[in-house]
Amino acid sequence: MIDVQSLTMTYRRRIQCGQRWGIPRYRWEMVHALHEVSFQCLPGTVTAYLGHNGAGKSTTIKALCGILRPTSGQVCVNGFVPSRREHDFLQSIGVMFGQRNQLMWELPLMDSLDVIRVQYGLNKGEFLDTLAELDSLFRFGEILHTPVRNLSLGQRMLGNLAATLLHRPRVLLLDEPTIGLDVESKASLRRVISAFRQKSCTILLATHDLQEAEMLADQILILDHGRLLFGGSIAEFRRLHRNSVVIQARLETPVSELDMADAELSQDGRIITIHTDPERVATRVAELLRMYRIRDLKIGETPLETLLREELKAFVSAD
Ligand SMILES: Nc1ncnc2c1ncn2[C@@H]1O[C@H](COP(=O)(O)OP(=O)(O)OP(=O)(O)O)[C@@H](O)[C@H]1O
Repeated sequence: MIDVQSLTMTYRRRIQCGQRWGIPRYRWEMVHALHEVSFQCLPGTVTAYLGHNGAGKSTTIKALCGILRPTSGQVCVNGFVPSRREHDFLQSIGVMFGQRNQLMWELPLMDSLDVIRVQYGLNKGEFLDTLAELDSLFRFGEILHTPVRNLSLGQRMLGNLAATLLHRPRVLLLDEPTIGLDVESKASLRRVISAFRQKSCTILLATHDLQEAEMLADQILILDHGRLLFGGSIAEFRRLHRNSVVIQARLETPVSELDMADAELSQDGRIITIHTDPERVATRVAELLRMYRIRDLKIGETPLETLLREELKAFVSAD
C-alpha cells in the first residue's frame, strides 16, 4: 500500500549566470518538482503515473523508495516511512529505473542474479523457485547464460526487471520500464505485472507508453509541472471528457475540403475523423451519411493519448 499526502519536493540547482574575468559565476535556483501531491495505491492494483518529461514522476518514485526525503508532506509505503531506509522496508520494495543497470556487466545474467540473491539474503531454494516462475513469464531462453554486456538493451531491461523481482517485493516501483522493449518483451512485461498484481503487489508504473497504461492500469495519475491533475480510473477519466468517442468514416470518393467545422480530413481526402460525446454519436453519424457517400465507418473510444493531450492543454490555458 502506498499513501502519499501533500508531498512537496523542492530541489536546489546551481546554474551558471555569466562570467567575470573569464571565471564562470553561479547562482542557486529552486526547482519546485512536486506541489502538494496526494494519492493512494492499493494492494493488488496497478497505477500508471503519467505526465510530460520533467513533470515530477521520477522525483515521486525517489521519494517513495526513500532516496529523497520530502521537502514537506507525508509518504507511507507498506507502513514504513521510506526516507528512514529501514531493512524491512527495503526488503518489501522493488524499484527499477528504466535507464539504470543493476546487473554485473561481466557476469552471465544467471550469476548476476545470484549476486543479488546474496544481497537480499535469499536461500538458493527460494531463488531457484522464483527464477523458475520468472522464466515462465519472461521466457529467458539462452539470455540467462549470456554475459550482461552482450545482452541487447531490451534483454538487459528484462534482466533488470527480474533482479527487481527476485525478493518478491510487495510494492513495485517501475520508472519507464518499457524503454527499448519490442512488442514481445512488452508482452513479457505485461505478463509479469499481471502476475504480481494477482499476488496483491502494489504496483506504480511511471510511463510515457499510454497503450501500456491503458492495458494495465486500474488507476491513472496525471501529473503536470509537479501538480496532480487527475487521479482515478481510465473510465472515470474518459467520463470527464467531452469528445471521448471517435468516429472515422472512409469515403467512397476523396474530397478536397470538409463542410463540417469540427471534423478532420486525412491528407488523401479519404478519411473523416470526428471526436464527439457519447450522446451525440447517432446525430453525427446521421450527419455524415447525409453529406457524404461512406464506404465504411468505425466508432471507438478516443485514444487515451488524445484525451491526455487535451487535458494537459486545458490545464496550461487555465493556468
Ligand atoms: N537532482 C536534481 N536537481 C535539480 N533539479 C532536478 C533534479 N532532479 C530532477 N530535477 C528537476 O525536477 C523536475 C522533475 O523531474 P523528474 O525527473 O522528476 O521528472 P519526470 O516526470 O520523471 O521526467 P521524465 O519523464 O523526463 O523522466 C524537472 O524540472 C527536473 O529538471
